[in-house]
Amino acid sequence: MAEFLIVGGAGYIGSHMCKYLHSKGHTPVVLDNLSYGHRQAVKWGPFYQGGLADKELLSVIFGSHDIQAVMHFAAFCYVGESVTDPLKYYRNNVSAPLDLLESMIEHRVLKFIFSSTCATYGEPTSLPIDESHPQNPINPYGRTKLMMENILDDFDAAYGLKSVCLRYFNAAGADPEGELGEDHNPETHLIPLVIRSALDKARKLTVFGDDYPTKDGTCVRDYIHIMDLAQAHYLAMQHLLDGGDSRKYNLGNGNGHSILDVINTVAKAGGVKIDFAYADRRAGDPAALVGSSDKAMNELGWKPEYDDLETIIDTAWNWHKSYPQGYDGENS
Ligand SMILES: NC(=O)c1ccc[n+]([C@@H]2O[C@H](COP(=O)([O-])OP(=O)(O)OC[C@H]3O[C@@H](n4cnc5c(N)ncnc54)[C@H](O)[C@@H]3O)[C@@H](O)[C@H]2O)c1
Ligand SMILES: O=c1ccn([C@@H]2O[C@H](COP(=O)(O)OP(=O)(O)O[C@H]3O[C@H](CO)[C@@H](O)[C@H](O)[C@H]3O)[C@@H](O)[C@H]2O)c(=O)[nH]1
Repeated sequence: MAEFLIVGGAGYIGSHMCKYLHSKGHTPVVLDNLSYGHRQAVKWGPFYQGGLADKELLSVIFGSHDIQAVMHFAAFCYVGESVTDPLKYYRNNVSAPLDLLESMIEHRVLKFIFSSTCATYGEPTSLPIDESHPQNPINPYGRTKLMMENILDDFDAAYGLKSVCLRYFNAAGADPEGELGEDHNPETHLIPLVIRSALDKARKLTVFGDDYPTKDGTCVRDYIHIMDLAQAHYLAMQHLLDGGDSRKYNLGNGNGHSILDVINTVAKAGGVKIDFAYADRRAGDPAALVGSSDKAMNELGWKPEYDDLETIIDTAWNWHKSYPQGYDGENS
């Protein structure tokens, strides 16, 4: 039984991580300012409402809990907004975490798991993308994540802060027990939007672009189940707790699915017909992103369990059916 600080633990991925840690007998201590998260999603340990740069609050947390490692999920994540308001992104995703890292160093908590992204690779030059692929992000969001990866390299060299950077592909699905799900507000992610339009015909679905060089003209993505992400974080943390060195890993399934594949799979899961309209391409969308995660499998022993699109979508469908308006009934 150990305590871990989960920054951003009221959010989509962080809340599932907390449930996973609790199932392994550990205590997730959550710090979240609820700028996007949900109080209802924090159920498995103490909750501190506050910002990740609040050093006074961090001192209270590190002083009153025996924190073994920190998992950092808190960031702003809207790619489009990062282009129109980069200041907001550099401040929250790069500047604020410096205070968190400083506080960790002061309290000698030197193990850190970081939510990075395949958006750090930018437009891929080859598929599947492995960790040696050049990192040339094409938007400020991706650049903030790459900056953090570089900062973590420097902090390891200078302060001995060990980290694992996990570059997720498209996080998807929900807690198979139906307690937790994806509830971003505004929601921009494909799978929840397709499901919501299937549940409520008034919610129109738009497919951005039908002229990509893919099998059906729509964008291809690699969807990875949220509980498989949680398993990988757990293994990465054990690697650090065992005295392991800093690492960087992709987390994806290695399968590319087009937007039409997603729509057809949701239609099958719900036994419904889904209407949609095509619109222009969304700025900044690469045609296809598919990852190789062999490194995480070989080095961490990671084994995704929910790796087919049907299972991923079934779990998401179940949660949205129970919470069609989100956790607090406000997501329309
Ligand atoms: N969802 C994806 O497909 C995906 C893919 C790759 C990487 N990521 C990364 O994973 C992480 C989690 O993503 P998510 O989808 O769960 O997002 P989310 O918005 O659901 O969760 C982020 C949480 O962090 C909190 N937060 C934000 N800024 C904060 C601050 N300054 N202080 C305290 N709390 C703060 C929010 O309130 C929210 O609860 C992010 O870092 C994101 O960039 C997500
Ligand atoms: O209403 C919609 C929403 C999305 N899409 C398309 O669906 C695909 C997937 O989009 P989305 O679910 O928004 O995911 P991504 O843009 O691929 O980005 C996600 O996955 C990245 C890693 O791939 C993370 O870094 C980001 O944080 C996360 O938002 C893209 O082609 C979108 O243009 C639509 O056609 N219609």
